[in-house]
Amino acid sequence: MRDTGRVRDRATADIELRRLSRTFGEVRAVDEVSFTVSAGRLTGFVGGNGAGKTTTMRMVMGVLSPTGGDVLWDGRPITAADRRRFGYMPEERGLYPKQPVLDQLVYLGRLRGLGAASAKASVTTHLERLGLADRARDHVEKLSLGNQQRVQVIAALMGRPRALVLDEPFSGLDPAAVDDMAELLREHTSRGVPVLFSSHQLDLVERLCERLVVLARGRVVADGTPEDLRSRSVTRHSLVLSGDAGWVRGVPGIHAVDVEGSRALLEVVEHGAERRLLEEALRRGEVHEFSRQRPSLAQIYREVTA
Ligand SMILES: Nc1ncnc2c1ncn2[C@@H]1O[C@H](COP(=O)(O)OP(=O)(O)OP(=O)(O)O)[C@@H](O)[C@H]1O
Repeated sequence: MRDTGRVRDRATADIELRRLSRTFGEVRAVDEVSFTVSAGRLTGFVGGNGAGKTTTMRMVMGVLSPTGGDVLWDGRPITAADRRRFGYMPEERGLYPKQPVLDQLVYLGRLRGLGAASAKASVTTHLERLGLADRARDHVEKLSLGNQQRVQVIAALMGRPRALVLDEPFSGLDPAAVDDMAELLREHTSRGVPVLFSSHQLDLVERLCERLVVLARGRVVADGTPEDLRSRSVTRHSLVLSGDAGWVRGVPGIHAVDVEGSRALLEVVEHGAERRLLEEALRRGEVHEFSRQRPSLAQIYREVTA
């Protein structure tokens, strides 16, 4: 089949990480990390600087060997041949600055097993879809960083990969490019490809991902759908009164996260405390609002990585 950039053939298998570990001297960069990147799912890999995301992805791709644990593909130990069918966007971007975009991508496509005509067709379509058609003949170094990033992403997506492992693919992209990229990735997941991508942009991960793995200090501290993680999180309430809300700080079982004038953001840490709070509020004056807040992913992230 011609690779036109639109993805049609089905490919379904999971990538499984089992107690994957890597130490550098005394540093346990990745410490018994286990999770599954399921077929057809976009899995966001989140964690602060130095949490171990890049090291984990390198081990999945075989660029770095683990000090312990295994990576499975389709239920069996992954091989170099399996990995050759994966699309990988490494942290260290490897484009040649002095080569035209088109030539470089066609070359990379051919290394991935595409014929000359298919490689050119695939590159042309991808360039069009990511708004770079008119830059095909430019040297990579003439492109802005965001556009170089798009080229790098195309390099990972060509050749109908069986799986995608992308280290910070969205960094430096403008909102339109983020949407174009997200649509491309969804085409791959819709044909069953497992996609793992790391990101520091929590709003983006929340918007795009069905599944989220949070790493802190080399360990998985949360793994599930954004809704799963939300349901485990402390519920916050917003309270708006007619008078000053400072008194809420003294209510037993209530943690005042933020109080400003007549408004307060609260956590109920003891069951039933909200009743006490409301009774006291009504005794003191009017209650304009008392509502549950949907926790943001940023809040959940802070809780699980604390
Ligand atoms: N080649 C190496 N030699 C020594 N230490 C390393 C090496 N690679 C990574 N580390 C250490 O392993 C830990 C995890 O680093 P890693 O790059 O995997 O984190 P990360 O989550 O990708 O961070 P970032 O978001 O900043 O890219 C860090 O403490 C880092 O200094």
